[in-house]
Amino acid sequence: MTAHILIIGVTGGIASGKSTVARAFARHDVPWVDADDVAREVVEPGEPALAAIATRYGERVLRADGRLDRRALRDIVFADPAERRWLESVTHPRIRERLLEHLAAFRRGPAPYALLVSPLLLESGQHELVDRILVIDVPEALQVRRTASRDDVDEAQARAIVAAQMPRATRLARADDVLDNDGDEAALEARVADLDRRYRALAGLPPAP
Ligand SMILES: CC(C)(COP(=O)(O)OP(=O)(O)OC[C@H]1O[C@@H](n2cnc3c(N)ncnc32)[C@H](O)[C@@H]1O)[C@@H](O)C(=O)NCCC(=O)NCCS
Ligand SMILES: Nc1ncnc2c1ncn2[C@@H]1O[C@H](COP(=O)(O)OP(=O)(O)OP(=O)(O)O)[C@@H](O)[C@H]1O
Repeated sequence: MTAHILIIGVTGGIASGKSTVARAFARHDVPWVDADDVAREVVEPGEPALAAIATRYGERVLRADGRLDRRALRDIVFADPAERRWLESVTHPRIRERLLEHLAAFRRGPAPYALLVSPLLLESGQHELVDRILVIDVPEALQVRRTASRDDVDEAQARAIVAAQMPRATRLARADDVLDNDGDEAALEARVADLDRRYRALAGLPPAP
């Protein structure tokens, strides 16, 4: 019999703070898998998805060492929704397969709950794999500012990426829980501690000391 474990899907737009939130949960010993990390694995050299991408776009998306030139591919797919959908059709089935493997490993482990962190949890059907949805919410202007200051992305491309994702209000309407991340990191930590207590209670365990 597979043990029951609560799986929390953590989502939010680009630079909303998902990875920062996941690291805060990890300090409460909560295991997590990040779909962005898995998305990188499925385009490693030797993977069929990388071969398909190279066949479609040619040398311009490969670096001299044969690895994917992520920036070149980013410029293509966020300028053209049809190309983005093609890329998703190649990568998402493989990402989902590997996420399922991670969730199975969490079920074999001791934790009362675990996180599946994904920017496209709701857009890509990954929400079917989780029990609850936690949305990390920030105003759009802050999202664009954090994206442009963190990544090698200008403000126009940051806006294009936000536009390729679910509108904020639609995402919020699907949430079971919302973490407002418009404060500082100490505020984020306090909200994560509250949610950790709630999720442990929901998983049927006493709160951690
Ligand atoms: C286009 C790629 C090569 C750009 O790589 P890059 O290193 O610049 O960005 P990175 O992968 O770190 O993604 C940064 C953020 O962009 C946003 N994003 C990525 N892919 C998508 C997409 N298909 N639709 C909307 N937003 C996306 C997410 O918020 C993500 O957190 C890469 O994002 C990719 O392969 N995307 C397709 C796979 C995918 O959908 N990944 C999302 C997780 S399921
Ligand atoms: N509460 C906060 N106060 C200040 N900066 C923050 C806060 N939360 C996140 N940040 C910063 O905002 C940026 C985006 O955060 P993070 O990388 O956690 O977002 P993300 O949702 O995982 O992004 P993506 O999915 O796009 O990779 C980072 O530079 C992070 O340090």
